Amino acid sequence: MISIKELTKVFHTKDQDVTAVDHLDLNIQSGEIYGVIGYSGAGKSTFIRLLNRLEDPTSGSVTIDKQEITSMNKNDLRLARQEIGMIFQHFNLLWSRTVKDNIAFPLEIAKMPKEKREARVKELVELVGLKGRENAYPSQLSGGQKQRVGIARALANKPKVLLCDEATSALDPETTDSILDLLVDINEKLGLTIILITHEMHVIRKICHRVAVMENGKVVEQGDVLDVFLHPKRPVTKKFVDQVMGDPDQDHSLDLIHENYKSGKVLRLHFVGESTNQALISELSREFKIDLNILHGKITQTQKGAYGTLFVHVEGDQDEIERAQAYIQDTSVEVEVIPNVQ
Ligand SMILES: Nc1ncnc2c1ncn2[C@@H]1O[C@H](COP(=O)(O)OP(=O)(O)OP(=O)(O)O)[C@@H](O)[C@H]1O
Repeated sequence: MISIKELTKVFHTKDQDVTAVDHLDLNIQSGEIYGVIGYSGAGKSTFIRLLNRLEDPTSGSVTIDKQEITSMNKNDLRLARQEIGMIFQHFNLLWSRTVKDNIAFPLEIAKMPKEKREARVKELVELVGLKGRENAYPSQLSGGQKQRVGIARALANKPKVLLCDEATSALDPETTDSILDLLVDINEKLGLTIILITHEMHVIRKICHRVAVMENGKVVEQGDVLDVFLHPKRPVTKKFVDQVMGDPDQDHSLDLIHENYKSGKVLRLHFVGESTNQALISELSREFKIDLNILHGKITQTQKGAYGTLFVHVEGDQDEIERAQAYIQDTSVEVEVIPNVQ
């Protein structure tokens, strides 16, 4: 649905030329939540602003729904932008307008008649969970509520694409989660394609289907979120995965496990995606004459299922333990015996 080819943006400053986006290629499918992650200066903001031409590219093309955005004249661009909503880190609300008048603003620009406008605003207020706050001013709202206004305003003209520029970076973790839940809700209800940029892997883990990692203006790695979590290739990607899966206590825990468990076996179970929904642990204890003890672990949820590692201690007959191990091997859970336990 969105095709980005050889997209490049060079800023010419007094002292030097800065290539913020460098021959970037990307294809984004209709209805997906696509995340672009990178550290500060990687070129994310420039990239997202090129998609709706808040920034003009130096070269390359952006095509959304068969329309080439990069070659449009001003008038066509104005119409095309009605199909591309955008939300911002600092909300960009009109402070002298109430919630409902902020949401109505793009409808006024699109010259929607007053009655229709009011009905549409009502719908949007309900969609983003702001009922009862219609007449408040932005200064009377919490950060999360302000972003809800931003989302309602961005959706006013029923866009096909929503661009999110660090939309949760100014919010506390709990509010971030509620806004991310709202974005998933909107994606599912409206089939809206969402592209978001962020420096937080938590955001990618929680709501994205696919992810691209940006460094020095280029996409250095991309794929399904679970695949990238499972097999991060670049050092920069590994660092991002560690942001959510890093387990600083693991080494200490393993030392204690080695000291404390001299009999039986300690297994490391690696869960990826759907498989985690199987009740593996209870199946094992039901099917085999073994005792299972959960020692340490970290499991997290992604849009494509759960992901994580669990250390378990297994006590029982050697044969029975081996049969249980073979049983696990037949599922998609990866199993590894932790050495040094007799
Ligand atoms: N208007 C501009 N003029 C000159 N250089 C710019 C301009 N905008 C961005 N840059 C430079 O382009 C590079 C990429 O910046 P960009 O803001 O796109 O990165 P980012 O990944 O979004 O980082 P951040 O999260 O800090 O905004 C940086 O080196 C930045 O200094």
